[in-house]
Amino acid sequence: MATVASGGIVPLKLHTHKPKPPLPALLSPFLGKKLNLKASPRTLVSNTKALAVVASGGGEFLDAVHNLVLGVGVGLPCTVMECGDIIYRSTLPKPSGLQLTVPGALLALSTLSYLWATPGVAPGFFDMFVLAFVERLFRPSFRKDDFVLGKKLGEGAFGVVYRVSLADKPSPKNGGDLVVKKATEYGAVEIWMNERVRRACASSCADFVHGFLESSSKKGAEYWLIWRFEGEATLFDLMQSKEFPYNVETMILGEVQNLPKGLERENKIIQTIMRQLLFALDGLHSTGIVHRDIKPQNIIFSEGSRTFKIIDLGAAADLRVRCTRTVYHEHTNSICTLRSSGHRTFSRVMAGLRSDSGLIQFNRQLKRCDYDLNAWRKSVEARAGPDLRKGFELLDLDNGIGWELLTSMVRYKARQRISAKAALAHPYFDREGLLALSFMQNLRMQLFRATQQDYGEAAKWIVQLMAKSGTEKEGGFTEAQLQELRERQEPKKKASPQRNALASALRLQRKIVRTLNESMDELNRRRKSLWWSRWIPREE
Ligand SMILES: Nc1ncnc2c1ncn2[C@@H]1O[C@H](COP(=O)(O)OP(=O)(O)OP(=O)(O)O)[C@@H](O)[C@H]1O
Repeated sequence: MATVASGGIVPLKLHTHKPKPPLPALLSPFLGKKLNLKASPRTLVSNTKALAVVASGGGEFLDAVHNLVLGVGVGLPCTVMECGDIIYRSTLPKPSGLQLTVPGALLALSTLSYLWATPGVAPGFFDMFVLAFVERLFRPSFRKDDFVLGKKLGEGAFGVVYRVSLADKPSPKNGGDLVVKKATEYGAVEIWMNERVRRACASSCADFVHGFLESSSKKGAEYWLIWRFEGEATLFDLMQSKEFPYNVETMILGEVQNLPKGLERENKIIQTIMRQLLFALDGLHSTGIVHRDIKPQNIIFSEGSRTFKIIDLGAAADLRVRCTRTVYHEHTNSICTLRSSGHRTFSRVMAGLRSDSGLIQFNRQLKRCDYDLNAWRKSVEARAGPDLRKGFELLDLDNGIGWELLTSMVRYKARQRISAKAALAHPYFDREGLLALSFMQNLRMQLFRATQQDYGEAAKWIVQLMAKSGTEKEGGFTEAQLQELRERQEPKKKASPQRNALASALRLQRKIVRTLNESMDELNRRRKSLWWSRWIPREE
């Protein structure tokens, strides 16, 4: 702020709001009091200014009054506050700066941990507004005319997939063949997911090259998605062979193992497939993407990296930005992540479950057993055919370590199901061949078991333990006393007409809320699809 004083212009004032010098310092020239020369340099400056005002004559009296008014705090903010000037800036008292307080630090920490916790809101923003933008600038883009369509590889509900080659001679930079999916309106979401994966965990999925919207007058709008051609076979194709899993052995392990054909060798191959699949899934989950359609048909063997990779992100959901192709219920979301990969493990081990009908039957039986895999096993084991028996034998190797991992993956409640990361750390993957578990591995397994129990199960386990040790002589609880305790804690619920009416009212309320939510989602979908399409490049 510039102020005009007599005879010249006072230097520009900076808006570094500092409180005015105390009132006595301003009054002192008029009251004839001794000036406080030991005051801070800033006060000294103000005093000098005030003295200059007096010296310049009575005509300046008005200015002095003006200063007085400002001194008591009446005036516009920038006038009332002490604004330092460029010349005397160094003489200003040091700014007080930020003060760190314990509640402030806690608040900042919890905000940061919220922003960085999975699915990662803050990294998501950075990815969306910085990385995605920069990537678009530098990555090669393609147009429809750049490709020569080849063999049709597949056709799903949302698109047709072709093997293609580039119209221009492929340069070493372009690599070999590509794969194109011509997709419907939902292709926009699939492009989004593939780009996210390429930036966050490229090795988990097929190598995505480019995606764009192609609007032809004949067919209308079509999304084109391009990947590198990873290989000829999906896991599903490989599983159809009678030779499975031996037909995969050299593909993933590089050589035939020095072991006779049998459970031990098969187990090792299946373990490797599972490890690769969980690794890819963990990559996706860590970046906040849930695939929601993991099945052998969507796992391709990459000949280049000799690993299994995930394809078809058309049904995936991005938890960071709540992006998804279809409206799924939360419940569906939660059960089809690891439970589905658990199912796949199962079908890999159990030949009888590899067909669709086998899997459908298994799902029905499991539902009847309230999604309890142990109960299911009890119900079918006695009359199991040779395939199922072989599967159980395989999972029972090494004290049932495979079965244990499987049961922790196939659980109805999400909170009881282990994550892909935890599954990878399971001792099932952490041993050489079929050697007995080391002391440390045993310890880890105990820890794993303890942490996998949910509180209900843990309480049951403790109660049982107490019952075993409880005798009149030894102390503790006897089984009878514990039964009494249980009954006291869980009074039998009587079904009365009022209770039934209340339950029905609650059910109806939940149904109305659900229907409303679904309708809102449906209404929002169109708006959302417009939002997504803004991110997709259009063919010029
Ligand atoms: N990157 C790739 N490399 C080699 N083959 C691929 C690749 N991507 C897809 N394929 C082949 O194309 C087939 C179909 O692919 P995908 O599952 O993505 O499409 P879809 O099932 O038709 O899609 P949607 O279910 O979304 O309609 C696969 O089974 C696989 O054989």
